[in-house]
Amino acid sequence: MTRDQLFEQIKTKGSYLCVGLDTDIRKVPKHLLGEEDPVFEFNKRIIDATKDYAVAYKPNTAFYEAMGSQGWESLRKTLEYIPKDIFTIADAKRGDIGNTSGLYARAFFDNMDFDSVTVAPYMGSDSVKPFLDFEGKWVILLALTSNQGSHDFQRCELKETEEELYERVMKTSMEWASPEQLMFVVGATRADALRKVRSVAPDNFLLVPGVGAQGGSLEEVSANGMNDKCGLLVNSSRGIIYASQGEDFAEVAREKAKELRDEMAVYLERYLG
Ligand SMILES: O=c1ccn([C@@H]2O[C@H](COP(=O)(O)O)[C@@H](O)[C@H]2O)c(=O)[nH]1
Repeated sequence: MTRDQLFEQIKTKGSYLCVGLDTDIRKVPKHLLGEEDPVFEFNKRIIDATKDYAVAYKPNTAFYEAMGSQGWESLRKTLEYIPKDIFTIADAKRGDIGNTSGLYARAFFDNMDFDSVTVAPYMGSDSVKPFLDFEGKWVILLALTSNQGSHDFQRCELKETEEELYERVMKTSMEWASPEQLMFVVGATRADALRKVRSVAPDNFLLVPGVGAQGGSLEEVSANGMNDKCGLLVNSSRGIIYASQGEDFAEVAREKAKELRDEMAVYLERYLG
């Protein structure tokens, strides 16, 4: 999917919501546990319930990898079930020496057909570039993450330029790929830094996790992070998929997704007109 196609989806749905499919078998409602593949059954119902309001789905692969080969199978079936006009993100946070990264890329782009994968920048250019060799596929590079530990390295100031490390990551990686192929992860809990992020990367889409369970503010993220093509995919996982753990989980997930979409529609109108 191209940047323009993504923006078209956002305008059509009045939404920049990414639903996180962080499906933990221990949290799947009891009435689904007798199904052959409870994780897929859960995801299927969540997708059916939220697809009118979501422009992206983001399974975090940890939740599937923890279940071994059955988990990978659930992930594959989930990916195939997501409607083709909805952007898909493998939140896998990969990155290794070049030949190994190439195989990670094949795993998510060839073996499975994800639109994008999250990549950790720590190992530098040769660890990221193999993911960029796949035409029509996106790299979503970790820039300023939502967790407390982001202060340990990402916010360290570099002596010679006085920029923070995450800014250097963004600026350097922008030499490797255009905004047609490169997005950045910026946590919703870092809304104070979003204006700086936008000044560094005015055109790149940002994947913003941390709204909902982590307490980030959608209003602040939207005010500080939107560009003229929206430029935001705001993720909520637990706040939607586990809003109820009863038999009504899908209905309640739909309500939560709709609430976020309705708020997003207001910001789209306010900032893009
Ligand atoms: O900085 C980051 C990068 C990734 N994540 C991931 O996003 C979701 C957030 O889930 P919630 O339940 O909405 O908190 C999860 O998969 C994280 O691993 C992040 O939170 N922050």
